[in-house]
Amino acid sequence: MMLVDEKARQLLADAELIVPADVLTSTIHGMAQAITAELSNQYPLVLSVMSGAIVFTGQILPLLNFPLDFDYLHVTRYNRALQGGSIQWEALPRTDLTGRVVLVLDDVLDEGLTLAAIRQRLMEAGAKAFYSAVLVDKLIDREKPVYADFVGISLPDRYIFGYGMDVQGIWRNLPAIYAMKA
Ligand SMILES: O=P(O)(O)OC[C@H]1O[C@H](OP(=O)(O)OP(=O)(O)O)[C@H](O)[C@@H]1O
Ligand code: HPA
Repeated sequence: MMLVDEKARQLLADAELIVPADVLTSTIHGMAQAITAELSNQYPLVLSVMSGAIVFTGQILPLLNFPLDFDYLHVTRYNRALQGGSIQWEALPRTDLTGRVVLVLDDVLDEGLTLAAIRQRLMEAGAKAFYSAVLVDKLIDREKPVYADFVGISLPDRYIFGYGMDVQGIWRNLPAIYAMKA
């Protein structure tokens, strides 16, 4: 345990702060306004993608002041790795999706494979319309299979962590976004 603790502190000490907490707060306020303008009369089902979206979800939900339902789904393809693997479904929403307008909240849109798989699964389950909001869109040099309707910040293609995102399973609890030293 001591080794993990020391390694975690060293990872953070070696990282670069790239999005401070106050910038994240104002970014999320802007996203909430855009989402409200588009979806406030659609009684959407808001779905949080566990685990990375937990902080983003907790911050944006109280800013969406209109009727909505909330549930979550859990999918992962990175586990503790820095590179994505195949998609693993851990939990589907329990709410009936038939005829619903869904808004999926995720922390980061990287290669887009996760969000594409989520969209396909939710549309197959009967959703009427699919919207997505991602706090971070990574600027990668390839086309993505899906783009988000609401994007907070675009960031360069570096491994990031904090604000819900992990590095080797740790540091989801940081109040800002850090990048591993290049
Ligand atoms: O666009 P992609 O390249 O598919 O990557 C994006 C996905 O990766 C992360 O999840 P991860 O698999 O790390 O699971 P976690 O949220 O539990 O950390 C993140 O939360 C997104 O869901
Ligand atoms: O840069 C990242 N950080 C954490 N989780 C991720 N999932 C996809 N990309 C990332």
